Amino acid sequence: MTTWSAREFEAQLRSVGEKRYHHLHPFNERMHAGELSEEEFRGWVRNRFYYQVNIPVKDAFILTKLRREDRRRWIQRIIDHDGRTGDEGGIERWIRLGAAVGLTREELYDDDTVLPGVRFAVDAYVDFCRRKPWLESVASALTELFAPDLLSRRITDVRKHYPWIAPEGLEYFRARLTQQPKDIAHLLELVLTHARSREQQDACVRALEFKCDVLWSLLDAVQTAYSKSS
Ligand SMILES: O=C(O)c1cc(C(=O)O)c2c(n1)C(=O)C(=O)c1cc(C(=O)O)[nH]c1-2
Repeated sequence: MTTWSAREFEAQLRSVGEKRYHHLHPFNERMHAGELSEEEFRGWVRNRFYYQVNIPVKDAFILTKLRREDRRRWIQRIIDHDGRTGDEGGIERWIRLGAAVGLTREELYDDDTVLPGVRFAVDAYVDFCRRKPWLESVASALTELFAPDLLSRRITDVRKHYPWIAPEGLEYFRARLTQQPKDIAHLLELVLTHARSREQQDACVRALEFKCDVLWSLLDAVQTAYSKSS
């Protein structure tokens, strides 16, 4: 097996997203077409909250494996979600999305209402980042390469089709659009420069496929539980 050039490797990674990222999931397609009921939308916001609160947890596991220069950059991801004095952070912004769809903070934090499939998928992601070598745990975040297009469309289409959701509720997604470019640049720099053998490159592709499966399974669980006609 020959090692891919950086350009070829990046093309391979991008082709995983084109085929397997959750923008293709029927639940997302229905969200963008304006077909979700209020109950389905609320179910998605509630269950995605479990993913949101676990992102800084998996990033903390990754942090323990990085060299100091990279830790200094990676730590910003935790701050982006947890916040600190003067910046409420992404989890609080997601709680405001919850309020905009009619969910209280207590309801979002109520562990009993996380769907089993969502818990299983998110816990698997956290465990992957705890167990795997740093390169693979970092590579599993590469789904972020495909997120900006989806987030831009989500902001436009949710405003268009779901007027009952107050626009302030979408601030989480707007903030991600400004935070994500630095995450993506760091991710690509780490993965493209450190996966030097074809075995390492293949392991990164598999990590990205695994992460696509996590996001896909989350939506499968939400769709099954809340969509009456699915
Ligand atoms: O709403 C989405 O479609 C979406 C997808 C992803 C992703 O692709 O993993 C992330 C996010 N949002 C997000 O908001 C976020 O903070 C985030 C962090 C990560 C990660 O794996 O480190 N993915 C994502």
